[in-house]
Amino acid sequence: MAGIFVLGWYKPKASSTWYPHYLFSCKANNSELSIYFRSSQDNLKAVQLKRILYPKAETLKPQRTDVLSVSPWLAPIVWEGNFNIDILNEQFHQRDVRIGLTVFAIKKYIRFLKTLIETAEKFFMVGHQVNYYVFTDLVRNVTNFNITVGTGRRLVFLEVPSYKRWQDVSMRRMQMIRDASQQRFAYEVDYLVCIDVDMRFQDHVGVEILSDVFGTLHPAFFVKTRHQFTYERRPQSQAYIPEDEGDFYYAGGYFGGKIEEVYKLTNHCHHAMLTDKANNIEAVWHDESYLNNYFLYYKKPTKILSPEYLWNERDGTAHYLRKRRLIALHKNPDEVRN
Ligand SMILES: CC(=O)N[C@H]1[C@@H](OP(=O)(O)OP(=O)(O)OC[C@H]2O[C@@H](n3ccc(=O)[nH]c3=O)[C@H](O)[C@@H]2O)O[C@H](CO)[C@H](O)[C@@H]1O
Ligand SMILES: [Mn+2]
Repeated sequence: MAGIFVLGWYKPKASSTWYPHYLFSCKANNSELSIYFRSSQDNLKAVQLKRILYPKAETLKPQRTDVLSVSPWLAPIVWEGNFNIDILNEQFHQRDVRIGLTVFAIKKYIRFLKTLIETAEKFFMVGHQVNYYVFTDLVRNVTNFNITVGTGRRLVFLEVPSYKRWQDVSMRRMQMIRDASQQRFAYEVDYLVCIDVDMRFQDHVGVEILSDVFGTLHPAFFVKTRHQFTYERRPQSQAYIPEDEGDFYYAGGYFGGKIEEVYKLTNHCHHAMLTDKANNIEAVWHDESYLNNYFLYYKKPTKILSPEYLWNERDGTAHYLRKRRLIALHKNPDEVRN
């Protein structure tokens, strides 16, 4: 049975009205699960935006003519020039939106954590409520780190098990994000942004990325053909995509959305991996392959982040990139994974 029940009431900071907390019950993995989600207050009451002055959009003069700005299913592709951050900030502030950023710092990857958080403090969701969720096997080590975060921002360490193979560490993120979404994130934040830890922010990343469910164009594949995409090509795998299908090649290290959507995504990918494991097969690019299958066949992203949001340290720049916001650091994989 599935249903929605009013469970309690809450009052947003900027409001004198109380809104219901709904209890959603949904089926996952053939067992009944109940998850709490904060209802969206603007579904219940019209809220006037403050006066903002900005140049009018010109119907016949698109801001960007050099890049694709919308997918065939009408999901925006986020590029600098296509959005006005003041309008978006006002909309998200009205909703008092809370954002969670998840990263995993397991074993040697702990070395990447400080830079990631310190640069996020400068560029990630500045002016909004942010919880950093750091999943780590070494809680005692990281709590010694001298990282301070600004007002309205919290650093939360979650102790999780480690796995021997780096592929399992990477893939099990799906299971751990799923579990924490149900147990914790649904109560504490409205949106999740899930990224790799071996990264550095170096320019604005704000609420323009938020949507029901979003994915990111992989920096190595956004100009490639379907044939060149490194999707899983073995039909035996749950991640299989044949050569004549595929929209984009999405990066495993940058996705997110509303908690319930991230729950569905991570739950699906985790089960697909378990099925493959039982059949002695592992998708070629691990969690990234299952994510690509999910975005193609189960839920196409409602927003897509351009490679501005994920660029490789060694790739220089390109004329269509007006900003390089998040950089995947160059690393010696053999050294850091062993
Ligand atoms: C930027 C991007 O799209 N990266 C994806 C890419 O490779 P990457 O080479 O970027 O994968 P990676 O080595 O960064 O591992 C993924 C993440 O798992 C965590 N980790 C991994 C090993 C470990 O010992 N400790 C630890 O904490 C850590 O958060 C790391 O960032 O492909 C992987 C699957 O093959 C994942 O889909 C990554 O998300
Ligand atoms: Mn990485």
